[in-house]
Amino acid sequence: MKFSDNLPLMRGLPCADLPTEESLILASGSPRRSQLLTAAGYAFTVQPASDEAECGMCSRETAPELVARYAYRKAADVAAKNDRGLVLAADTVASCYGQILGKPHDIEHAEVMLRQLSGRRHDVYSGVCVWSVSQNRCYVEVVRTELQMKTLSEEMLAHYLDSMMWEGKAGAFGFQDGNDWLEIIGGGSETNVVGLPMERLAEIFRDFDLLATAITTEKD
Ligand SMILES: Cc1cn([C@H]2C[C@H](O)[C@@H](COP(=O)(O)OP(=O)(O)OP(=O)(O)O)O2)c(=O)[nH]c1=O
Repeated sequence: MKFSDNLPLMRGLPCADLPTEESLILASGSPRRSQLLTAAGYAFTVQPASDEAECGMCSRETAPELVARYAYRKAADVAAKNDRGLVLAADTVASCYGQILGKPHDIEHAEVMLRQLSGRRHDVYSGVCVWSVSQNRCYVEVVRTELQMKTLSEEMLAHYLDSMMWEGKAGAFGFQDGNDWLEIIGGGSETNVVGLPMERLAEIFRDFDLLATAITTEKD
């Protein structure tokens, strides 16, 4: 999936100075996150976290707790492999009436998710972790965006499922896919839905010295 430069969410993204002299490392294989950082003007390298960083579901965990934990684990995984670097990791899920919707396993799973979201309000949560390897300090935050999805006709559903655009996207739908199916409620962040809350990220970089805390033990 390629973003169109014409999509409003890719224009005018804020870019802040980094809080340390370290180079920025994006601990993510998500093409959306790379595109957002590039569009904002950040220089960075990509080192996706290993798959094990994103495993282990806890049945009582809420969506914000889950994305915070996964963002932390992905950052920790990549930080452990580097002597220096400002590591940025994130995790995104949709949440609808208490049910957490991650990336669909296959087309049947995508269909179940889309039928669940059709006509409903839901939230997208992105957890973000910024980790300074040289300072051994990090900061984790979760950003929520509330959305309303249109009621999908059978034809809309079948067409989108056939397009395979749902692949690798939490909740089986891409806000950026240009279908006009989703409306953001209350002025929340569009880029947060696509995987990185760029407005808040710039503030986190700016205020990192105040926000970050020392890393002591690995959070499970
Ligand atoms: C809700 C939504 C999610 N997404 C994407 C962002 C993320 O790439 C993906 C959620 O999966 P994640 O597990 O957050 O990220 P990832 O597996 O793509 O990459 P990594 O773990 O290496 O960081 O869903 C969209 O592209 N559009 C959307 O509207």
